[in-house]
Amino acid sequence: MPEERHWLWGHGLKLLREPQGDPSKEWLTKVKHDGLVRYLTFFNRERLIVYSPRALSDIYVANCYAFHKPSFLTNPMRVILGNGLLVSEGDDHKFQKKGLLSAFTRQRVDALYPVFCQRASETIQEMRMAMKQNEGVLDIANWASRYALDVIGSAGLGKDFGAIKDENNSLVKVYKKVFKVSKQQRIIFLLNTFLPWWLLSNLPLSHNRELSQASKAIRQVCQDVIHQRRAQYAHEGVWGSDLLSTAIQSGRFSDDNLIDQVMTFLAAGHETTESSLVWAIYLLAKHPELQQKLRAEIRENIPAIDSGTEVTNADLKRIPLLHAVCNETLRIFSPVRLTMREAACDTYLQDTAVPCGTKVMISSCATNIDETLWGPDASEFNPYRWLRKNEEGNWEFLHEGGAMSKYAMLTFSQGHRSCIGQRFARAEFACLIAGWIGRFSFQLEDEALMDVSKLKIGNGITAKPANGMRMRVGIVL
Ligand code: HEM
Repeated sequence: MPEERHWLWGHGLKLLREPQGDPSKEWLTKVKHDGLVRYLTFFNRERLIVYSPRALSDIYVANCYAFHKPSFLTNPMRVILGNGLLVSEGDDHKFQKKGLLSAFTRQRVDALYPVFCQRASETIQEMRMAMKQNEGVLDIANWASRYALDVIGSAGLGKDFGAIKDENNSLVKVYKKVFKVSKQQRIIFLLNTFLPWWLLSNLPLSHNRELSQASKAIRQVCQDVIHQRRAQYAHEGVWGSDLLSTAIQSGRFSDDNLIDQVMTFLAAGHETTESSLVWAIYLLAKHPELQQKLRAEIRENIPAIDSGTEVTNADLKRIPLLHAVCNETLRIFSPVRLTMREAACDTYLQDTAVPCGTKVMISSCATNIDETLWGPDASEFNPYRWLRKNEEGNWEFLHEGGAMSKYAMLTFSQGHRSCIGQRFARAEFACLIAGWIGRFSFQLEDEALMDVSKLKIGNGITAKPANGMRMRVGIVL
């Protein structure tokens, strides 16, 4: 157990005061452990952190359904994510996942590349116009967010939300509000571990009012989208290639269930992708030679994404460095830093008995940089760990990045509850990075932020810079 602790609050204050995930990174190296670390939260309630591949495989695979997502997390999430796959448990989860998996197969996602590229092209064109008004300085986080929302709208739901073209779009505003973590929200979240959610969510607070309005607005958008898809099918007799059309065709979901799944896709697939895009550009701005090298490889292998020529998954595969940069970004800056589980019965983790009700933390931001799994340079940004030269002297992509175990990379989680949108997210990520780096050069507006410790990272569900990411953007002809 970590030594420094308060007699009543345990390690609770440390966890509350420090940036999310930082204590778990510190304890990984400073506390002597065999893969499990005990720590104490407020009122000395005992919890566990799981670090070793063996314990992770217990929790993700062997014993997956013995660990639930704790209600203090899922209750607030339900307001914005609906009652969809992400918060379902047990047989209900198995049933829902089976119905949705067919929407995310390689074939389905490959068919969506024209949509990803079209949205990337639109983003680039709009940014070129915005650059004229802003002397070439743009907030990349703003553009990444608008791209991610329109991608999930068009490729996910067959609906163009128009966020790239109009930043005052009402859905953009709703999500901006929802994802911004206010002081009130943090206090409610903390109290939520002691008090019942029905009580906290009904307190007459501005946060509760805003959340409830946002939830209604999002639910209405999702309901409208489903009606539009059904009406289009009735009119044209063919379903679209989007995720929602595939989920409707599975026949497993009532309209109400579908609304919940659509809410989940929108929220789960939007801010996470935004965060990855922002960090990739940050890292490439910090490493200008790599940025140039990647640009050269992109330009040598594919037409400009904003030229209107279609680019496929097979085309992007010819640029292993692109995938290496994307993977290394996802490793170093995992958008979802922490996840939690709660033992639903008396169970075990690597032969250690775990009593029912024990809460367990999984820290992707710690495990992803664990030296025992990745080697001594684990904390460094090194895309080349994902590459190997083949006999012809060409770079080949290495799927596990040279790590000791597949449980070394937890960005999309692992096992039965891993991210269903992983393939989709990687594809939209690679398309916009290929488009951006092929067309623009990026340099931090404030060079002091090269030192990552000077960047304030928000304490929301995903890890992204709290104040956006302002870059000097140049056009590369
Ligand atoms: C870079 C982008 C993304 C990251 C880093 C990410 C990360 C994750 C993680 C860590 C989980 C597991 C959460 C937990 O165990 O509590 C998860 C689950 C999930 N994600 Fe993603 N995600 C991304 C993009 C997407 C996209 C684009 C979609 C949908 C189109 C999506 C939909 C989901 C769903 C539905 C689940 C629940 C899966 C289940 O419980 O079986 N995600 N994601």
